[in-house]
Amino acid sequence: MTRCVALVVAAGRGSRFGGEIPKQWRDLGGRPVLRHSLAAFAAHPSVDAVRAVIHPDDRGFYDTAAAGLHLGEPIAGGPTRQDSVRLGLEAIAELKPDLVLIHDGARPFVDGGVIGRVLAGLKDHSGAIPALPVHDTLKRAGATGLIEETVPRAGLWRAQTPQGFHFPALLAAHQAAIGHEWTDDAAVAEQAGMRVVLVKGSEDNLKITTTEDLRRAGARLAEPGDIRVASGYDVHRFTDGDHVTLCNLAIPHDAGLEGHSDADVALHALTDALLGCISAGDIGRHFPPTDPRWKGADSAIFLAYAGTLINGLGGEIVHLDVTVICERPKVGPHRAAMAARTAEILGIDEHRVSIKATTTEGLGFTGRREGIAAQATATVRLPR
Ligand SMILES: Nc1ccn([C@@H]2O[C@H](COP(=O)(O)OP(=O)(O)OP(=O)(O)O)[C@@H](O)[C@H]2O)c(=O)n1
Ligand SMILES: C[C@](O)(CO)[C@H](O)COP(=O)(O)O
Repeated sequence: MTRCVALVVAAGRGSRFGGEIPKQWRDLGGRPVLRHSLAAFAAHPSVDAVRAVIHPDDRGFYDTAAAGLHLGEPIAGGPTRQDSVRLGLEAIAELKPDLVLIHDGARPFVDGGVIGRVLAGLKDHSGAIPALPVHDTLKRAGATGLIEETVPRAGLWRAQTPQGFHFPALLAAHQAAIGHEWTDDAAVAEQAGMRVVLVKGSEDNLKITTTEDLRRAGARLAEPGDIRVASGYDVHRFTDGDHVTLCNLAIPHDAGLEGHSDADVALHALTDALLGCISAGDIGRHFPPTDPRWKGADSAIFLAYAGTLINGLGGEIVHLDVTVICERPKVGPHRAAMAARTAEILGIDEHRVSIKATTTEGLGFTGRREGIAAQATATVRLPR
């Protein structure tokens, strides 16, 4: 299987932005700029790992920006963007990626569409970058502002990130480029003779370079949102035990539920519904049942993680609804506590969580009391 790692570079000092705190740590819609960029990659179903490159002085900022995303240790960057990327590539070599996506931490509005187009471009090329055509007339002028020439714009494109490459070739190209200065990774790849294709970028995928860019980004977040609705479904079979775990509460019963984690069927369905709202695959992709770390795990971790991804994208959970399907135990007496605990895990208001239960009138596997099923619907508002 192809392994793809996203490398998000955020070690710059933001000299054109100015101020005490580098731009990637500034607030954008209630969370640091970098948080938005990291969350977009953490949520993408084709990205297997995300690593950030930061300035060693910024560790405190990073810990806030990356909280709950389960990323690895950040990598220390260098004096230029090119140095930071090379150091990042050398550090992630141990992950043995086939593909790498290099992204500016200062581009918070990268979305799954752009990431997907870059990855599609890598099927037939050793590099792919998102870009937009230049529409304005281009002038070259000296320091006095006097025009020296009009530059033909035909065939000119504005390069964005993430820039995607076959990993071994890009690592070699970056190591060969030491001593030269290029402003993007496609330029480094071009020098090494790699074939790099342009794919469609996005006007939203702006880079925050100046304070005016941050103001525009904030205004975009304030626009009416993009409402997403998705469902989740899960089943666990009964096994020996004296309780089942539903919405993180131990409910006494004459059997337990079998599973790799704590088998919390309700939270698993809710987690999948939330991941569905951001097209982030399913719970098994983020927390594989083959991974011993999740053996017996508290499923609150999975739900909180899905909430963190939505939060990182600037999104808001509007409503959650789950139906637990079983003959026994009786869920009704626990509904209010289950809603309260679910809301608490996600940090949302209790009135945004609805817990329901039904039997199947003795029919099917739930009717035969072989297990419990749960189906959930989530409604999420994302910024446009
Ligand atoms: N030594 C550097 C310089 C830049 N970057 C990162 O590369 C991206 C694009 O660079 P740019 O917008 O130029 O950021 P800065 O270098 O911080 O800004 P400036 O050039 O204004 O100082 C940013 O996410 C930035 O943090 C980096 O990781 N290491
Ligand atoms: C990588 C980049 O964002 C593509 O547009 C750009 O080249 C970074 O350049 P900057 O001069 O560091 O802003």
